[in-house]
Amino acid sequence: MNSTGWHQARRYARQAGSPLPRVDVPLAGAVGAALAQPLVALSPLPAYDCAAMDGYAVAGTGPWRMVGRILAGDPGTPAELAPGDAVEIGTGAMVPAGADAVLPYERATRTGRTVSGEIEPGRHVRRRGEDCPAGQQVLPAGTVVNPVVLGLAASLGHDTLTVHRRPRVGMVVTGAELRTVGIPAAGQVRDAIGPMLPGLIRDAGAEPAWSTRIADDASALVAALLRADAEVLVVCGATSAGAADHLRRALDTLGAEVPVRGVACRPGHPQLLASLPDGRFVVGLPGNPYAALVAALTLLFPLLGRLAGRTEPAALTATLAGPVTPHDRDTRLVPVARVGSAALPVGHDRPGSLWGAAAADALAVVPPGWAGAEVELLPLPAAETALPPPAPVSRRPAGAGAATEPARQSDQVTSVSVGP
Ligand SMILES: Nc1nc2c(c(=O)[nH]1)N[C@H]1C(S)=C(S)[C@@H](COP(=O)(O)OP(=O)(O)OC[C@H]3O[C@@H](n4cnc5c(N)ncnc54)[C@H](O)[C@@H]3O)O[C@H]1N2
Ligand code: MOO
Repeated sequence: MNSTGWHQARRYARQAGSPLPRVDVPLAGAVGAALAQPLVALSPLPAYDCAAMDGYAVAGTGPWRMVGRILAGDPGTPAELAPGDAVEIGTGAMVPAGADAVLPYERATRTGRTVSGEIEPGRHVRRRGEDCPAGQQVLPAGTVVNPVVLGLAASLGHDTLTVHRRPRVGMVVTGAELRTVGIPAAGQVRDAIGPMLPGLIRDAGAEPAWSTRIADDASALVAALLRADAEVLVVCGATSAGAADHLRRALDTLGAEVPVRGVACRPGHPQLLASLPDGRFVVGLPGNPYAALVAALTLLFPLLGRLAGRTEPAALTATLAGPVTPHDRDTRLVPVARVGSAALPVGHDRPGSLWGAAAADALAVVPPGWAGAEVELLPLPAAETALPPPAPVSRRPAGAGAATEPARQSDQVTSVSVGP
């Protein structure tokens, strides 16, 4: 088999495609997608001068005369304070013009309508735009939208985000011996890749679109590869040289280009990356489940990350703390648990077993002839990033007109009374 080096194979996969078109989606539907343009502040943060503490907004030198009370959410702009005036104020409420500082309750003495205490000018007042002025770019394009990015976008006034459309992935699971339920009989094997793939695909920033199972049949495989409703097709099994392994022949039949026809790594060397004449990509994952996981992290993740418009993640490194024997020609992928800056091999890493990887939180990349230096780590997906998105994602192209604007939510607060 004509193998490509592990790092080079990843570079091919990252450079094979371009980010998909941009779409505007409601905030909740954007989790996991990548920003297609920088996130810009639509309003300053804070949006107005406001109190940072509960207490009194005071003007001039004390003692001060109480002239009123302002709470967060009060309508209108409060009246300007004259020197010697104080208003009782709640955290987040608008500080009136003329106020020099907010004096917290615990530092104030109040006698009837008179307030006294020591102030520092400007203290406990958050000025309009002091965290971030309007128009400021706060995050670059390519940032993956996580729950914190959503919260930030909301606080900056966004109702929708412009993100790259997620790539759709079709999954073809091959093998006459595979069973999807129960304990397999002699000669049968429980499908372990089918259940693992959707979460991996979501974690990589893409959308599992459909899946199909076929026996080891060349024409069924060609037919599955002709399904057009996905940008990327993942084929599990059938990558090797056996009589039932039809993927390479099917790709030749379809006139595919195959820039990666095997990768110099263990496990996972029969994996491949191809592009069909209509521009769709095919990633072949070896049938052994741990080899399939390695191949997904090697070829599928960089390909999907690029199509999804994600910035390439910075390389993580660690010191391997444990015995690892390098391969003389190939890169080894070893499941590890991270403990501080060290990575501990967890074992159980035979090509057919997911036990080690399931107990690990990363795969260590051990180059051929490795002599104890730091190694690169590929993080394994966390459960939360592999979950389906919380709301359906709208596919409206950016700038498609007001008729399809998402419904504006009411900005009124409903009051709720609690207690007796
Ligand atoms: N002559 C050679 N034989 C093999 C080579 C080689 O280079 N020359 N490579 C070996 C390696 S390494 C691997 S990995 C496998 C890859 O084989 P395929 O991708 O063609 O997959 P299959 O032959 O269909 O299956 C291999 C193995 O995995 C089991 N399997 C398949 N699909 C699943 C699934 N969805 N869930 C769980 N287990 C699955 C299958 O039953 C086989 O046991 O080829 C070697 N041979
Ligand atoms: O990819 Mo195979 O060992 O390398 O299972």
